[in-house]
Amino acid sequence: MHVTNGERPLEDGIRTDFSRSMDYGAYLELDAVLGAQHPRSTPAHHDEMLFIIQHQTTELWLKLVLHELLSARDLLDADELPVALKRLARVKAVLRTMTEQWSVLSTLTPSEYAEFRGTLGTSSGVQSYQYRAVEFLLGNKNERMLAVFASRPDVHRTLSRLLDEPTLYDAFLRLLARRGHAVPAEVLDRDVRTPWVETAELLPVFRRVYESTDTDWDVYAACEDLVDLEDAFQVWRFRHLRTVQRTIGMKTGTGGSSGVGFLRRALDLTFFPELLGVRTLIGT
Ligand code: HEM
Ligand SMILES: N[C@@H](CC(=O)c1ccccc1NC=O)C(=O)O
Repeated sequence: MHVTNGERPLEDGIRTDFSRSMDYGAYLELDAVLGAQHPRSTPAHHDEMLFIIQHQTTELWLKLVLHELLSARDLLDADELPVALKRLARVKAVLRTMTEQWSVLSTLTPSEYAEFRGTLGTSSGVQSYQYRAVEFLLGNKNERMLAVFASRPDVHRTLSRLLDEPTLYDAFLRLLARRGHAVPAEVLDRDVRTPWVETAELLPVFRRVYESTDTDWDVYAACEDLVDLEDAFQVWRFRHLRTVQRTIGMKTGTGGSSGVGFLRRALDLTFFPELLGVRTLIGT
């Protein structure tokens, strides 16, 4: 059928009666999602809507990242490496999208932000429990971060439980051991509640993986996927830092930290240090 008078005719088959069946908004619970943006500035500051939506969309993506990472870890435990890698591929794509999203927030000038920053009170991204869960799952365990959630017992319990569980890297190293790689016993028995500590004894293990790709290709591919993941995460952290720097300069944060200095120190952290360390040894 042709488009006539500039209007696309509705096809006869297009449903219009949803009195007895589910429609788009009902399936997606859009009334709840789209009813959750409430700027607090009075009179409402035009740019506060951007600030809220930027955070909410990031939290939605973090929900998916967590869903995929938990599944990837469990798949590693079940020796389903190819499916686990499929999960990680999706996480990488989401992280890239989250990173590009900073360019939207970069349209917020320091003057605009200063006009409604006061309405944020003591709230801060440091209180993002989904972000903390992702950090824990990737190995940046830090029991002291739980203190921030003392007034949210449900969140505190969930994060404390996650702190007790093995990380994605723990699960990967256990899989390597089951496949006959010489992962040291101290690594397999480590206290998973503590942050990962760089372990030089793992370097020869990874060196073998990187130098004999013909025997264990999927393990080699998994190592590179973990490095990609770490890269993608660091780039997100870096864009956050730069956005904060251009928006509030050296002001202290609403969460009580030094601000830029606190965020910069996160860039020194690495989830999988041996996967970076092994690169120095390749071909030597
Ligand atoms: C104008 C925009 C933003 C500014 C000025 C800003 C500023 C800050 C500052 C100063 C901190 C340090 C903690 C504190 O004392 O408050 C922080 C932490 C954090 N922010 Fe933002 N932020 C912005 C946007 C965002 C967005 C869009 C997200 C996405 C959810 C986010 C997530 C986080 C997270 C997860 C932390 C904790 C980081 C860590 O523990 O290493 N921030 N932010
Ligand atoms: N920490 C920020 C405030 C902030 O960014 C924020 C406040 C409320 C909800 C989310 C936030 N985003 C990230 O920290 C600041 O010091 O301006």
